Amino acid sequence: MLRLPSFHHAAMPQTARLSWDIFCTVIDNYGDIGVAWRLARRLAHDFGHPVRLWVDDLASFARIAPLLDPASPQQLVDDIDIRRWEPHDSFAGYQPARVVIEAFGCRLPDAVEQAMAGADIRPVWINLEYLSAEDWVEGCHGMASPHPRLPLTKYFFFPGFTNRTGGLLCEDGLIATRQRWQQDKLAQRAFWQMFDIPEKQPEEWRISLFAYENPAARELLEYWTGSPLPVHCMVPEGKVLADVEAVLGRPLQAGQHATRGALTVHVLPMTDQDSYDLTLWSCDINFVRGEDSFVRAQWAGRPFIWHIYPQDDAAHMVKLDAFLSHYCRGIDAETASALQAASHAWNHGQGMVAAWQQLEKCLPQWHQHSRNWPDKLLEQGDLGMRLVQFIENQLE
Ligand SMILES: Cc1cn([C@H]2C[C@H](O)[C@@H](COP(=O)(O)OP(=O)(O)O[C@H]3O[C@@H](C)[C@H](O)[C@@H](O)[C@H]3O)O2)c(=O)[nH]c1=O
Repeated sequence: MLRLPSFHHAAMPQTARLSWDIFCTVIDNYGDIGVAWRLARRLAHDFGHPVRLWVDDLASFARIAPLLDPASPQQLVDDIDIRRWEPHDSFAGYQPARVVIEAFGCRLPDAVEQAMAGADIRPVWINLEYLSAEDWVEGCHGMASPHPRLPLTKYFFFPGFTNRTGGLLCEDGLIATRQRWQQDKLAQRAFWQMFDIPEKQPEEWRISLFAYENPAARELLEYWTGSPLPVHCMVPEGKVLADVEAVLGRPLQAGQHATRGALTVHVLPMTDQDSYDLTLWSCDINFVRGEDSFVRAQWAGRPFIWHIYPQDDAAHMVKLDAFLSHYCRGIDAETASALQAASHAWNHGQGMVAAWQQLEKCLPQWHQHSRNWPDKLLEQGDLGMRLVQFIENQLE
């Protein structure tokens, strides 16, 4: 595991007025804990608020937070009080924080709900929902749901892409730090050296690939073996690796690389979130997945393709199109249609080569749009800011 010093905590902590309990269950993958951990750090570092994070699977959590000891039931990491949440915890003596967040509808233990209802000052109770760009989100964001039995109200807080949603998480000063990093060739070289990877050459494509299993990845990697420019593909160890190995013709593990034709694949170890950001910032194009890496690719200001978390009945394709219709506003028609075709091919698992060839022709426009996009999203503040404002409105 690698860890670089965290260097984008730009704001001074403010007087701690709110305290937070965040409850998170790890369903599969790293997205739920990835978002919960990021929210905890945003509230603690940029707002100076005390945060307790209750997590049921510390082993998965430790993959993205290497300083964490999975065997310890209570520990302070990065100024966050992390508690192991056992299914049968009695929560005897539990005193709720001023705000209690259940991440992604994870059900709170009955004892916690009882303690919230019985507290002298009842906490504000938030269900932080999954990210979607669909229109209905605006109507549901902020909705209140009274508890069927206890004197408690739960509020639904929806991340999103418009001013009438909860926005997207972004630390204070992140965009400026990223811009400085992208100008700093020495820092980038040192970063790649940590993985024994040569610095990026001007006449090279450097592409990160974080995805679920995907036959379209095989098509694209195969195509890149015949690319006129060398392609260096950075693959964090994980689900897509089997597709990568099939193209390279050999098993690969973290720290190894393999070349076929113009394509060189480097398999990266899982790093902490800050180092993964640096990977995104240092590549020309990023393939990302799920929820959190998808958001971070947007802050990277570089072109990206999203592998959305697959759902039954292709519900995810509706979400993909909802996002694309937001994202493609302000792009010329040719780039928009190439981006839509490539996103569909990637998520359907086929037709990627033809789609990619179209998209390659639009690279300058795609780049330009990626640079401008974060400003639009952050005009009304990020999710952390909107959440704190929302809570303060409930307290008035
Ligand atoms: C590759 C890499 C990722 N990460 C982090 C970034 C993110 O916080 C996290 C990955 O989360 P995501 O990008 O969201 O992809 P994911 O596929 O892991 O998570 C998904 O999990 C499902 C259960 C959810 O329903 C999905 O919505 C989605 O969140 O891992 C690192 O910290 N280091 C790394 O090296």
